[in-house]
Amino acid sequence: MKTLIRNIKQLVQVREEGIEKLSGEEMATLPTLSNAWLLINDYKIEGFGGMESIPHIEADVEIDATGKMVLPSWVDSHTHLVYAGNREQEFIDKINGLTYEEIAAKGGGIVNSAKELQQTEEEELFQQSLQRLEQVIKMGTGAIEIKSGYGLTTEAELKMLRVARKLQKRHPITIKTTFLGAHALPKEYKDNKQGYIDLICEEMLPTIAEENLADYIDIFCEQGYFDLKDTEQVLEAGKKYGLRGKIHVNQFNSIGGIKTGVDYHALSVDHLEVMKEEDIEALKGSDTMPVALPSCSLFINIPYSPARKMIDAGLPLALATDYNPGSSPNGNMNLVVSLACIKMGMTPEEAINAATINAAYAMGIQKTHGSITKGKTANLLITDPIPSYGFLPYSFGNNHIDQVILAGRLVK
Ligand SMILES: N=CN[C@@H](CCC(=O)O)C(=O)O
Ligand SMILES: [Zn+2]
Repeated sequence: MKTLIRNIKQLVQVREEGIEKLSGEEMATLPTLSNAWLLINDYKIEGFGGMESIPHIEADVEIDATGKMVLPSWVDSHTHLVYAGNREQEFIDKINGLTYEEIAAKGGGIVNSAKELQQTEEEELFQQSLQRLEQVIKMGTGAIEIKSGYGLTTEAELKMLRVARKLQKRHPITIKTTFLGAHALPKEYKDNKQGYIDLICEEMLPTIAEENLADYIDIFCEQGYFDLKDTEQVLEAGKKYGLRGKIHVNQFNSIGGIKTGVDYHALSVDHLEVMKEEDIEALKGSDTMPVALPSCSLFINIPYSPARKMIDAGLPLALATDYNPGSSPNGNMNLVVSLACIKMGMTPEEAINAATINAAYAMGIQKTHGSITKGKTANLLITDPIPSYGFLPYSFGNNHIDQVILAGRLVK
């Protein structure tokens, strides 16, 4: 099937083949084509160009994008979209003055979500997660990473990952899954952290690998959760099964996890609200993508990642939602792009690059997603009529996504 989009006011993020990520000053440029057409053949971008030289094309579907922008879909490289229930009560506790760490210390937080998820039937978990997935698709997300980590038992971790894989069968959005058994220490292992790490490495991982349930492996490397030694063990174990790391690190403290991630060629290091000079140094010249999660900073009132400092030091940067019930109950990439501009001093060009091509790198799909490039998967968003792409982050909190194309099909 061929789909032709005509009269595009601006085709945004137009790239030659072979661009896999953008670092430092490169992030300031966002190539566009004005008054353009774009042709989709089956699930791929077949071609594009200026309307003045549009060839004769017989298309099955034609879309008129007069006044509208066409962008590659948002890529959300860090989410916990599969979860059960919510943590509204903790939201109130927070308003009443408790910090995220205090809530966790009194039995709330991750283990609270784990308790609920363990008691939720797989079909019910699927339905709750499907609803969230459909909501983010409508907001322009075309690829999403989904973590486990609210199971904390072998059975419940497998349940989460099975649900994430099942979601892929339901919608043409691209999904990658990450095993995050080391998200928090279950109560039963309170005095036996090594016992839980052993369970992760010797029981959970082999089964997950055998059933091909995960693409990546994650750990929450943070004071009060898992330390550097635990991180090394988990990344080492993941390596045996061909799973690269995507780790939670530097959310509250800088304890050296970024260097460990880089040493293990982690695909990404995520959160990065607290960054020391040596963390920035460790990332220079590495193949690890730093990922910032501004909605988490907004929701739990913690510092935003020092994006300016990182980009000015020549680093690449990606953006993601961290969609989860505790620290970011929101999967809106449009809001993330706005927050990056408003709170992190990123320009619209930098923020859009961070939410598309660099985010695709952080998911390991940069060869097929994240830019308007011939041969890439036709995952696209079409905006309302808006004056410029900069209007997207400027008009924060408003929805300007009019239509959505996934794998070449109009789904919204
Ligand atoms: N920080 C660790 N994990 C999640 C939050 C988990 C939760 O509070 O439920 C995050 O990325 O923010
Ligand atoms: Zn997270």
